[in-house]
Amino acid sequence: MSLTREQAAGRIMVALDYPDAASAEALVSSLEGIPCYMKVGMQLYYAAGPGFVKSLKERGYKVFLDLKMHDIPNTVKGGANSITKLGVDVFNVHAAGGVDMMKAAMEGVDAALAADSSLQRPLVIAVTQLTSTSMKVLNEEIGISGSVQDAVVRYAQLTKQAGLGGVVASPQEVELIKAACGDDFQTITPGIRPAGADVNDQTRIMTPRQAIEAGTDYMVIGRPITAAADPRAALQSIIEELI
Ligand SMILES: O=c1ccn([C@@H]2O[C@H](COP(=O)(O)O)[C@@H](O)[C@H]2O)c(=O)[nH]1
Repeated sequence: MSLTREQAAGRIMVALDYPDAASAEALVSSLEGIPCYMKVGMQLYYAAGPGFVKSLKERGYKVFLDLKMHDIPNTVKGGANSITKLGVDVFNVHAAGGVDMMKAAMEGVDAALAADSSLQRPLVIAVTQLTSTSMKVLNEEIGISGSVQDAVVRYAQLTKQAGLGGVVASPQEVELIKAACGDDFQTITPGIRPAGADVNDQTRIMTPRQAIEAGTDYMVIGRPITAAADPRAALQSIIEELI
């Protein structure tokens, strides 16, 4: 796999896990000119709201809104409808909500697009098993038997059946997901840790290079960049690892 610097940057989604818009803004400014995705998750969205998402879009960023919706189908349909109106590029639901819930998300998207033809169609993806979940937790706490890989592939197949475009999983599962759901089915993978980096609360990890070689489409990276003394240098070093 050989990527240009720009292609490598475009495969990275920087997780803006910050408590307020000012802190996130400082990180975004420090990365100016690098064409990576920006990922807005619960912490920042609940604090800064849709205005921050719109400001990223106005500045030309591709945005992954990572709110992991998991509710009854009617509520998820409404949520997906509102998110589509924000103009984000990617958003997600939990595959554990089931096929009807995931189909409802797609209905919410379709209704927004039917009402406003200027909107873009977002990529809708589903979370399989969180990358912090180990086999021990899956089996002994959550009570799902079998391997994490089996659970992830099953969720991925349900996600495809519901008509979504891909899943969130660990890079360790990308090859199995692609084998089960096809090469075009997108894999968005957190659990990325450069060699020697703090693992934090992640359990199913790979280095950026290993993830790209495993075939991941996009890698989500937070603390290895945001907690670095020089976030721009940390991101550039990851990009160098990928080219
Ligand atoms: O299974 C999942 C789903 C989402 N995430 C999110 O990705 C980033 C990872 O941040 P790091 O600091 O690189 O660990 C974070 O926003 C999570 O909410 C995930 O880690 N695993």
